[in-house]
Amino acid sequence: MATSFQALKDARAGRHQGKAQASSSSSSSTASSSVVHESKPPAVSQTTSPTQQSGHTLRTSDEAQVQLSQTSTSTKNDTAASAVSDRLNQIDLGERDEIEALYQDELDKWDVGIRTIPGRGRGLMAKKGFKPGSRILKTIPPISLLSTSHLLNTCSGCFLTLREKSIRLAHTGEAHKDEKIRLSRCAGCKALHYCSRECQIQDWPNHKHECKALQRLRTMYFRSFPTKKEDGTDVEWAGPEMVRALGRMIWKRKDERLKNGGKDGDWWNRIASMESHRRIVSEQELVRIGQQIQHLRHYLGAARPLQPGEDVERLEPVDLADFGFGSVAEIMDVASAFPVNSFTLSSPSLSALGVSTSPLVALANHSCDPNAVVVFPEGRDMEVIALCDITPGEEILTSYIDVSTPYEDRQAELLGRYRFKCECTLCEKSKDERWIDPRWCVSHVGCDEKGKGKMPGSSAAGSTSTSCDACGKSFEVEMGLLRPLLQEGKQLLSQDESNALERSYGLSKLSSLIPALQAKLPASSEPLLGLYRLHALLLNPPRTIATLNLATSHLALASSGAEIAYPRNHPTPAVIKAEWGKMLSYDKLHRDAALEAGQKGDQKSSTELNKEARKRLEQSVGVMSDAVNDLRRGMGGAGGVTAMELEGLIGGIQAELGYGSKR
Ligand SMILES: C[S@@+](CC[C@H](N)C(=O)[O-])C[C@H]1O[C@@H](n2cnc3c(N)ncnc32)[C@H](O)[C@@H]1O
Repeated sequence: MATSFQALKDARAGRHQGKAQASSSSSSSTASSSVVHESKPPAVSQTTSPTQQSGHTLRTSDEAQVQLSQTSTSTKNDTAASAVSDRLNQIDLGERDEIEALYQDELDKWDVGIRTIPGRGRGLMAKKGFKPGSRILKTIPPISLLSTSHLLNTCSGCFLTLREKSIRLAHTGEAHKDEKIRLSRCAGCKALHYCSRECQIQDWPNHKHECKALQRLRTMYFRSFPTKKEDGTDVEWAGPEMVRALGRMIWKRKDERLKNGGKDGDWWNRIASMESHRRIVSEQELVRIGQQIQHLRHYLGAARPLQPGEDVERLEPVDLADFGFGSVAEIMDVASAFPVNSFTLSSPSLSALGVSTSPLVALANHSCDPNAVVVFPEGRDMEVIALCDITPGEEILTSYIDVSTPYEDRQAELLGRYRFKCECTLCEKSKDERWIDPRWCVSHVGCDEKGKGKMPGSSAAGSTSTSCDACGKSFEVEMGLLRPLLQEGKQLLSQDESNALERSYGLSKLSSLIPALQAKLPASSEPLLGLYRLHALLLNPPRTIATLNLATSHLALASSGAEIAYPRNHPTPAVIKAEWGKMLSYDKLHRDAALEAGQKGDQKSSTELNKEARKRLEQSVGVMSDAVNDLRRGMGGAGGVTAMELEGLIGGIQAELGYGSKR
């Protein structure tokens, strides 16, 4: 079955992992003619700077359906969790030992073990004690790639922007004085970019087949849409990251089998060992996975050389048997394991860049009150960092979701995507009727002790009574007024998360929404915490002293709210503190205004403005120094590229302020 270009589907990445598309088929078709060869990567050519990308997305085909009834199990969400838990309880010690053997070297190196935990399957266990900020594990994920929106401005080898790379090189002393690093694009696919030849060479074994597939997709795209400009600024045609990630995995499996006399090797066995919930997902979900696999088959087909007379605009899907798949169930397992076991590839400042898979790190189970965190402090390498004291024998628990969100939202996300009901300490506490969650609560306006009350339930209407946790008095919450504000705030945050928030629209909405919510919620509560930060980022760079002050105060509030809403030592509050410190260090507006006042002969205002600028700079040094310390705990080591950047800024400001040495 062939499909035209428009028949390929787009998808978005999730928070913890990609929830993108591939597709499947039980039907076989033409044999793959793709050949594995150890060719060299194509030259890279310097790129133009990225500009706004096309909003065009690739569409799916109705024909991309598969017969799945033989494998489907009708499952409702409420029974899904216990079904998973039953399955996980069946994982026996033999299976665990096999997995342990696959990772023996890494496990020994890092003093980490694998154990089976009732109701959770396998999990990672500390073999020695870890202190907050210490590295539990560091690994190069077998698969990491950027989402299309980052392909133009981030290196596909080290996953740093040019700015981040320069900061890192300057910090490590590797920067060459006269050598300016630049982002150059792969001359083959014209989609991926690299900041150095080393980054490109290192990525080439993973990119070589993909490069051919992307070249074909690119040709198809510009033929299908002749009005689109081929100026290198539109790479939407590269498609969803889950398809690209599965493509990389499957090509690598084929390469490994070719080298291994037709048998799978350890690389693939690790991928195949990831927990899949294929047997217990709903029929609807199975159909979705089936569509993804169908998409994937066409994508893999795009890497094959064109045969004489073959139409470049029609893709023939591959037969997955040529890649070692013996059954539909096997590819369905891999495709359904992917979203459960992959991570958001994040920048050193924790913004989502793409998707990353490490079957070893994926063995860690979840807690909303985790004792460890997964980060990419310097780009490519995935690190697991201890957030608190971990004792030998203790399970290493990371969080799969944003733990600053309310209980109901966390449970829904965990059940929907990961198929379990979380019973961690925070979730158990959240079930206690008397406990007031700072992530989802209302302020007791007028309370001298600044107390808070429980957020009324979703069915509450009109004026609802709640009691203050500080003074104990009851107070009324007008849900008719509050609910629409909460909904609007959540909607803006989700639009921002999916890159669908237009700046001027966001700014105009937030200018009235934030004051309205501020009067009713503390900074730690959803959605205000996220909105403070969003507003400050949209206001950046501030054009007036008033907007600078607003952005600074919002970041200060977001920073204090995040300290409450996130677990101790978590890197997110540290990153927000870094943003606050950097906003404080922005002294241009005050300096310009001081100069202008001086030129007009208003010496008093000029002196005041200069004094204010200095005060802000002094405060910024304090805030940024704190952020560096927090980053060292949340990101481990030196705190990653974000801490390196802050250290550079602190040094510069201290010199400007005339301080002798760094604090
Ligand atoms: C990334 S895997 C973690 C490793 C997995 N336990 C295994 O054996 O491969 C995620 C899956 O583990 C299980 N899991 C993780 N954390 C859990 C928890 N706190 N409670 C119950 N199940 C959990 C769920 O089935 C989830 O979909």
